Amino acid sequence: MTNSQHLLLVGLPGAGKSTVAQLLGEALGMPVIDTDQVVEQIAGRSIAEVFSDSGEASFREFETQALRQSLAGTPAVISLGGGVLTQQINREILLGNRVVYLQVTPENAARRLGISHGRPLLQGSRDMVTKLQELHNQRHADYETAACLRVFTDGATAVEVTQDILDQLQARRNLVQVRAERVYSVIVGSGLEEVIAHRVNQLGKDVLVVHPPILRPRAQELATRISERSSGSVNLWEHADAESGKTVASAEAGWNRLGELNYGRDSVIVAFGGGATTDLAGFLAATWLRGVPVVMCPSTLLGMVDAAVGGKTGLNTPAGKNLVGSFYSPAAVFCDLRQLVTLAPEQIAAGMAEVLKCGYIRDGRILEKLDSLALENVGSILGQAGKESRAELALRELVTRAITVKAEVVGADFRESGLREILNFGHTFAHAIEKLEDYKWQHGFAVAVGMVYAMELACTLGQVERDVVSQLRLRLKALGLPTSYQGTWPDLYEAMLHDKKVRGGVLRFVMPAKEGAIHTHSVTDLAALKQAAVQVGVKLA
Ligand SMILES: NC(=O)c1ccc[n+]([C@@H]2O[C@H](COP(=O)([O-])OP(=O)(O)OC[C@H]3O[C@@H](n4cnc5c(N)ncnc54)[C@H](O)[C@@H]3O)[C@@H](O)[C@H]2O)c1
Ligand SMILES: O=C(O)C(=O)C[C@@H](O)[C@H](O)[C@H](O)COP(=O)(O)O
Repeated sequence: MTNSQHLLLVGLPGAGKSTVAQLLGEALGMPVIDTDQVVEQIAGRSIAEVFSDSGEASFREFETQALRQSLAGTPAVISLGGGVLTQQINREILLGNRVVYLQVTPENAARRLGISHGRPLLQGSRDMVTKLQELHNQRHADYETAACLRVFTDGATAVEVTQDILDQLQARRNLVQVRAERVYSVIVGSGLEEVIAHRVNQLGKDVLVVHPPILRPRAQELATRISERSSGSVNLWEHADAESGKTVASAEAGWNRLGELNYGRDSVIVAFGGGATTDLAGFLAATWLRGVPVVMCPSTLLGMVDAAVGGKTGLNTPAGKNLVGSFYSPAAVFCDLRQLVTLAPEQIAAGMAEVLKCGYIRDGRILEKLDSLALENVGSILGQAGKESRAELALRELVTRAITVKAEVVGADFRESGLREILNFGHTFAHAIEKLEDYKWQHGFAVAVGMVYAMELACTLGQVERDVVSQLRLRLKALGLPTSYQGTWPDLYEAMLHDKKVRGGVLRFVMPAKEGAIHTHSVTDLAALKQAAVQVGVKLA
């Protein structure tokens, strides 16, 4: 249990304490306190004014008061002022607490602080590096003595430092940050209800938990945990299951429920379900009052590694898949691996299709890991009490890697003006299958066949060797995924013409180019399109 005690961060100015504290608070579901801010609340004026009016001694008295006050509250992540350990009384107060030392070289601290630092002890110093070196010489030993964990922050991002601390705490939790139109965190772990409740109540007063029928009992549990911390009302709203929930009629029912509850812009929508739920709930959040926060709590593997992460929301229409929707960033995403225990093997396989996709488009390590990780029954991997099993760690790392691929691509091209199309590998053909099968196919199964089609097309066009296609087929079969579809070409071709990547009536496919990089290609060679279709079992007439 990593959030039952305070977690205190010490280090030089510029070590990144404030930023890392915020990320740790999100990952652990803990409030965040900055003692400098508490000093200003107690003193009733800024730290600079305390120094100029009453001098450093007075500031240090206020700082000890702020430390005591912070430690007297509920367990929190507490970012301490750089000089807190210069006082013996503070060193004594901190004894027995979890103190983390964020170590930084003066050169990097100075670079991070830049010109606008606003820290009195650094004001007016001709050479900030020299001043920081002096502070380091004065304080390093005290930091070392007080700390139970130490992290070197030079050259590391705040997310990497945070992950290092989570790993050292054995929190069994991963943090991925998506830096798109908005910046938000994706937390991967097991048993995240409290962390979710904490974050939801930071975001708003009234809460609507959107879920599919099968998750009703768990949705009620989650709503109860949220309401225990909430000042407003917490309600459930159940949508029709799976793809039958991704309709305009379903969205209208959601809007009507929000209207009945008179939910305002201080409300939050929680999406608790698979990708169909996160797509629908994301769309409700994007459109209700022109936008309220949405917290994604995906309950399927596919939802975790893909649907909940990138801000695409969507509904199906009679014309095709996801033809109505918006790009709308969630406020936070929580992937609780324990939710996967009740997934059927074919649902795990469906999620693995999108994981495999990430391996092909960007992170080959995923392919290596998938080849070695037997996932015959996630249930046997997850939910074991006590120490995390090697298999559970492997699954958490695999999920995190796939999410990282999506986070990097989404961060680079949130509105899919170019790069982001690579996340659509396999989807042109997949969405056609889903439509022709009246949305009864598992999305991940359709994507599996769609990836084979795209790879066969690349092979027919001379862009990849045959063995690349064969290896993809073998990987998909090993995951229990289909590699063929017995449809008819005219229907498939017509359905693919509705794909959102079509430009000027020309089909475009994400597939490897001769040089190996995967990107979107316009394909007008009808013979090649048909040949590839035959290769995946399609009848031409
Ligand atoms: N927005 C995006 O970027 C994005 C990305 C990928 C997929 N998607 C969309 O996501 C959908 C596919 O998502 P999915 O595969 O999660 O399907 P889904 O949401 O339909 O869930 C599949 C089935 O599993 C059930 N279920 C959910 N959680 C469960 C659990 N923990 N245990 C047992 N059963 C559970 C659901 O009720 C449903 O019957 C498609 O509509 C696809 O278009 C969106
Ligand atoms: O996030 C993206 O971008 C993707 O393409 C992810 C896909 O895996 C996902 O199925 C998405 O919903 C498809 O997007 P669409 O724009 O083709 O509907």
